[in-house]
Amino acid sequence: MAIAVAHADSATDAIIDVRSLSRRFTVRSPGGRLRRTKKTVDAVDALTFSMQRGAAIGYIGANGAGKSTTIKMITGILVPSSGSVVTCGLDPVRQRKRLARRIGVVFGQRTQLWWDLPLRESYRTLAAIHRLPGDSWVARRDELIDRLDLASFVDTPVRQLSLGQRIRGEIAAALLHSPELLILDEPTIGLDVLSKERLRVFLAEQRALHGTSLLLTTHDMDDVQRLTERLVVVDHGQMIYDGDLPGLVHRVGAERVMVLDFAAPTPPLEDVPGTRLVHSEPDGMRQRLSFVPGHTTAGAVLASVSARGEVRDLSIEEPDIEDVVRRLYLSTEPYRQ
Ligand SMILES: Nc1ncnc2c1ncn2[C@@H]1O[C@H](COP(=O)(O)OP(=O)(O)OP(=O)(O)O)[C@@H](O)[C@H]1O
Repeated sequence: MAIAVAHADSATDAIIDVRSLSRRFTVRSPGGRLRRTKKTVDAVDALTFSMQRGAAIGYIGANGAGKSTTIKMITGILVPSSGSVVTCGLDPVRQRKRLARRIGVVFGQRTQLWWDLPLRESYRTLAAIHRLPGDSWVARRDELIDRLDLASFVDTPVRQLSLGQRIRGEIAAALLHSPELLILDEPTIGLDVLSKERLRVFLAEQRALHGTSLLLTTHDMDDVQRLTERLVVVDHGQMIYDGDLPGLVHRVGAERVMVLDFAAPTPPLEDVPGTRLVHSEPDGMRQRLSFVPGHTTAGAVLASVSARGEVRDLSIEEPDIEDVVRRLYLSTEPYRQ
């Protein structure tokens, strides 16, 4: 059973405080009528983390890692099997209605809008549900229509909107009551590159303007890089990383690549300490060396290279984050039972 207590001390400034949170599902596996067996799945397994007010966290994990289940417990849709969760200082299950007025939630693949109503009507209804006084919310609605570029379809029934239009409409709906905390579950899924980019710009701007805390689950690492400063990575319901992106890159030992342009043909740089030659053009004018930050530094590599030829230009390619997260999963694999 969920233990709902207001956590003291460190939680004072926390907008989300999760302690030893677990959720177990019992699934009946199909078989013959007599052979049907029960299996338990620990969708979330003793998860502990705290999110400070105003922070932005990317909540990452493979399919089935437990992200949506966590969010459902944070928002009060699902009762924990054990442990506790406090969101905006409230017990999400027992105080779900109060909590709904303080958070905004968008599930990319589900809608909170009324299918047959235009967005404008949905917003009017939501303002009534949230009991936003008088016309106080109208300026906010108009700001959202403007910033999310909704004007051309705000009077069209939701069922006629494209996915990108609907998601923008959903995000406006989630922000209409100016929540302290915005929770987005895969908000950019299925959006084209331009729509994704616009949405990221909007979300970053809202955070800067209103100080909204942001919890984001996504498979899109560009979202994480652009919108969050902290990553919580889960695997099989357990936390496997909590920290920033450079820390994660360091932990998995991901490689960076130094691209060097020389002023004159240079022999292949095959023996620079702490590096591996990835590629050299036939004349050696451009060469690519990979190195692991932590084993050596860009400065040390450059010093060694400069002794062998005049470097005209250089750039460093950062590791691909998808690859970094994949490495993290592989590195934790042997420790799971
Ligand atoms: N209602 C349920 N009944 C039984 N099992 C469930 C239920 N909801 C989730 N699960 C199981 O719990 C585990 C975690 O699921 P969850 O949806 O939280 O993962 P996720 O990280 O959000 O995945 P995705 O990225 O695919 O959305 C999975 O093994 C899933 O099958």
